[in-house]
Amino acid sequence: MQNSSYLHKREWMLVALALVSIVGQVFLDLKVPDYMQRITMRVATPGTVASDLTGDGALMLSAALGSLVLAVITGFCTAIVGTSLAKNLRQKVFSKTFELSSAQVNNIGTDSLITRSTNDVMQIQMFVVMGFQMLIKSPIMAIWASSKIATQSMAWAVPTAIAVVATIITLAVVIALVMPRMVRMQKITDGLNRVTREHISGLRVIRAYTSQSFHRNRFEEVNADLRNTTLFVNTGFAFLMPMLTVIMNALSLAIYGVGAHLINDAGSPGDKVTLFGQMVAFSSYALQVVSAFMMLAAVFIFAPRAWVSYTRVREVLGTEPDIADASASQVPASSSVLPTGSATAPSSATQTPAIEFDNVTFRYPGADNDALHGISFTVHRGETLAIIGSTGSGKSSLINLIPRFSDVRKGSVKINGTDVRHMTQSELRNGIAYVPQKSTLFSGTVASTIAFSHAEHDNAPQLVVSAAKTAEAAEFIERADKAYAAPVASGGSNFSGGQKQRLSIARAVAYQAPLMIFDDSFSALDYKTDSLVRSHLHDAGADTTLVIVAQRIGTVKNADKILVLDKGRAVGLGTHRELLASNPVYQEIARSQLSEEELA
Ligand SMILES: Nc1ncnc2c1ncn2[C@@H]1O[C@H](COP(=O)(O)OP(=O)(O)OP(=O)(O)O)[C@@H](O)[C@H]1O
Repeated sequence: MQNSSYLHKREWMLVALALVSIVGQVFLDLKVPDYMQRITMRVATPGTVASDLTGDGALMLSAALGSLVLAVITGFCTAIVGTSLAKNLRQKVFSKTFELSSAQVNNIGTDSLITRSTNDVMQIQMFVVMGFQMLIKSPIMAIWASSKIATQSMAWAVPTAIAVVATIITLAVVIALVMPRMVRMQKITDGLNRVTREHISGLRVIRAYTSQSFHRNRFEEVNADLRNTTLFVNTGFAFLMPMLTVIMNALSLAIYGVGAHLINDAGSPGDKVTLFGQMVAFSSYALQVVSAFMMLAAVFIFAPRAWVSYTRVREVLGTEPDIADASASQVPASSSVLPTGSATAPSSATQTPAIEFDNVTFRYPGADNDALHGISFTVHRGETLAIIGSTGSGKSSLINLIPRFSDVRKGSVKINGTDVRHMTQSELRNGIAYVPQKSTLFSGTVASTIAFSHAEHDNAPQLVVSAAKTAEAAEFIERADKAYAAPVASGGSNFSGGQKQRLSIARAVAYQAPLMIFDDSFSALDYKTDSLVRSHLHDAGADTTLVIVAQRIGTVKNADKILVLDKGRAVGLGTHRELLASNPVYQEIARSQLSEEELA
């Protein structure tokens, strides 16, 4: 992962400007005690008049004002850098989720991905905006002020060193106690998001089962856990500041105590004045050193959580996608998902199959057993393959291998003769219209839902309308007041299950791909609509290859080939008549759905 890519050139320039202005601030802050020492010595020298102090007084004021201006410039720079960094990180996490496979997304967790791109990024932003300046400033200040101290009396340096060590130990103890809880805090936030999301999306079921109190308790558990952990962390920090104030005040006391002894022991009044001036300057330097460590303490309020958040974001960005495009050397020059046939296409026996499964075995990541075992079949261009089988027999797993949502464990899946692993994912998926089992619709209008990723379709409403007609959706769309401009709520929640399926089918039709895959996408349609949609699909493109997963015999019986799956194995392949005559699994499914007459 390249950290540098999180910031653009402009932001790096602002970082550089912030660094320069921080160094300038420290320089000016440390100039103030010098002037203070000179003014003190002049005041303590007999015969000094007010006008003798004007020069140093003006310089001291200018240094303080200069430091203020530089602080404002630094704050401005860090604000821009922090917010831009947050924007870039959110963008990168969002883009990364497109690259990850479903298994990888499930592994990280949808809720965790949301927390990482919102709450975690916010923690990083807060650190950069508020903590970065202090993180850089405090060590420079501590080292610079210490070097000034080193030139003064050792008698004063000793209590300062003790104060610094005490500050470091206090910081280390608090951080050691608090850090593990900070890591937990982000994980609990993930959990809180998950439970909240589950409850809100399942409100209707919770109400129907009157299980509010069970779910309230479940929520309360996570909620209380977050409160307790946050309380522990905040209590740790609540100790930190008073402890550091005590150290700082004890140091002032020690410096003045030592100073009193030194002045007392000094011989001439002139030496006493010099020592007094040095003491004033020294206490100022020493307090700068300790306050540098206090700043560091303030940084530690943000830094550990920001660090935890950064590692969580980095974990996502650093994940290598399971499904990656083949390198150029692996891609045969001829690879293309487009049909290889021509107007004078050879017969299906000699034609390259549109889809070819060759002894395919597949296993889900982390599963103990294969979900698919040695599946082989071919489908030619323009043919319809139906896949039938009981629940959990592997139908979805099988068709998900075609657009490469998962990769085979053994064997190969070929499209027009090319292994899907040898094509780029966009090349492969541009040639496939996929209708998932669960209609996933995005907010927008009916037209934008059907046109989906193809903005150019907005200018070709006839394509949207014709896709809606093919999917038998035109009637209910046009019945609504705004027709194709009618709003679609997030998830299509303002449409019925059957309407959502038809919008989802229309979206696939508008995609105009040579291969269409329907994963049980007709299940919410009545028999008549189911049959009409399939017949329109057939009429729409003689060259289009269709793969239809279904549970109903009525949906599959007209297919050119029907693949029967049972427990992840292909137990039959043929037409409805052939399977009905000889395949026991198909016969059993048919018997459970068809009347005696239909069977005959
Ligand atoms: N993400 C997953 N991780 C692990 N195992 C899975 C996953 N998805 C499915 N399986 C398992 O793989 C097997 C086949 O599931 P699949 O979804 O392909 O069946 P299906 O025939 O499409 O079922 P249905 O008709 O109910 O949709 C099942 O045993 C299921 O438990």
